[in-house]
Amino acid sequence: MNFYFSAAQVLDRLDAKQGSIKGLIATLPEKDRKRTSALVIETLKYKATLNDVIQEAKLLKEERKKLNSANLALVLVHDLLLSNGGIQAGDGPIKQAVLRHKTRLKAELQKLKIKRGVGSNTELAHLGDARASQIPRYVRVNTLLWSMEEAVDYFVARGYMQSGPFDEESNKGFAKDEHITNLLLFNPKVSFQDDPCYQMGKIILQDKASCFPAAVLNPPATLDAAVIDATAAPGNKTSHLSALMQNKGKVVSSLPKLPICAKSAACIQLFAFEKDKRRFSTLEMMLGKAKCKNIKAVNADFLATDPQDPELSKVTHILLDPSCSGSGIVNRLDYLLEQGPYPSLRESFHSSPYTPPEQESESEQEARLHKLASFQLMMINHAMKFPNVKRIVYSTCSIHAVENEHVVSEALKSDEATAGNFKLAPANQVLPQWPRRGLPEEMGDLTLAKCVVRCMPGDDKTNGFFVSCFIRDSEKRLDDTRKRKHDDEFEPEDGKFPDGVRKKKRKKKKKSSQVSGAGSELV
Ligand SMILES: C[S@@+](CC[C@H](N)C(=O)[O-])C[C@H]1O[C@@H](n2cnc3c(N)ncnc32)[C@H](O)[C@@H]1O
Repeated sequence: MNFYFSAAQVLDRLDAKQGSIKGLIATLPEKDRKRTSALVIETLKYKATLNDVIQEAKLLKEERKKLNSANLALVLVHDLLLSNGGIQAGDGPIKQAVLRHKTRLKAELQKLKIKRGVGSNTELAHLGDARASQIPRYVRVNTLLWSMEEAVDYFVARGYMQSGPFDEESNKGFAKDEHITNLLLFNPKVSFQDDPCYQMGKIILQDKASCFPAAVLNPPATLDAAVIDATAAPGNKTSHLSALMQNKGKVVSSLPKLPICAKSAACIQLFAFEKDKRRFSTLEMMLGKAKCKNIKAVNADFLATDPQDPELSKVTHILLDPSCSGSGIVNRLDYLLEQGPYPSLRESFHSSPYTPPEQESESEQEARLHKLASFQLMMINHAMKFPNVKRIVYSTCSIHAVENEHVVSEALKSDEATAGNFKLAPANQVLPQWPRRGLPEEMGDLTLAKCVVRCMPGDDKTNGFFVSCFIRDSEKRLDDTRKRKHDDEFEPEDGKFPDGVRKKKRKKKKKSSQVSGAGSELV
């Protein structure tokens, strides 16, 4: 019976949003994990059906004294009706309580099948989002460990053929992706969990859309580039950035304000920030597995970083993939069972506290999305304060305009964008070959909407995603510098300044005298 109690407890904790299936199963003794996770997943697949059957049979109502947990009833009735061996437990009072209703439960299941017009139990299963079956199994080749050519040879030697992921004949077809280099597509049914190259970190299971941000940021593999991944865990985009930078690092002398980094005069070119302690451990594990050597992972809040910090102020590229609603993620339920060194796709976005409750009213959803949007805007504005940053990529796995086009429009209007002369990178710098762009009606401007990228779950053979890229407007910057220089040099012949200039000159003088006056105190 203990096994059923464990499975019911996992379901209770899932309902309470206390973690992912994988995470919760990992807390059980190792010997129970496989069996419990199989029962949990199977029960989830049939949850809607089992709930209907239990309710119609009035099981919980009539056995409330013996059976007071809905999830315990679910797992027991699952095994009673849908598993070949029936309930695998000794004849205790709880099992007896369920068995008393066996005939009624079976009859209700039969009625439900007739009602739904299905002949077998398996047809009652809910297999997750149907759009997920349109999404190939994407495999990013980790070029820090081998080349694309070597990877292709490896898969060919294992019986795969370059005939496309949806090869009708077999599940053995694969192809190179047309938009992202070093990305391969396989049939969605193929699993690489047990493949040695997956175990060794030579391949990374990463959705195509999630490869877009690093590809758009595209930091050069030169020592004058320094990058921040502001919201890094579990680290798929971080290891992608590291691969694009060819693991290049530069020696930094000290990082005074970052306690972890200060200890070592390390080779750092990529700073990976992650606020959450548990996710930070996953990040470290992921980066170790992928053999990324040019990264310093820091368990800290990106918003608490000082853009003027001597080391961080040199940063030229920032990737921002902050917590979002995750509304673009579509999954087949059986993905939930996958175990392995890497976290699942769903874990790529920070679930708590942003996962919607099962029943959420429209106004509750609106409030939740707006809260997320203000946080996302704050992150962009903070990134814009880094004095040498040239390129900031902002992405979400959300399909909501509130978190995408609206956040970008607000960011463009912000004081930080004005002060730093930020604008959106033109469409030809942001995956120009990708046809689906931002929503003009949400962006309020067709040209701006073309500068950002959207992915529709299923339709685009990816999960739902959004990518934008801010760059400095160098023309405007140059104009401003010229104007400042001109103002400074301008000496009117008659000694009179035109209005705007005179004010500026006087203000400037006053400011400098204030500074020099305060100088001794400051030193
Ligand atoms: C969408 S996930 C990032 C996924 C990651 N880019 C990847 O592809 O593997 C967002 C992450 O940002 C972290 N986060 C949220 N706010 C943060 C902050 N202010 N500073 C640093 N990390 C933060 C969350 O804990 C979460 O792990």
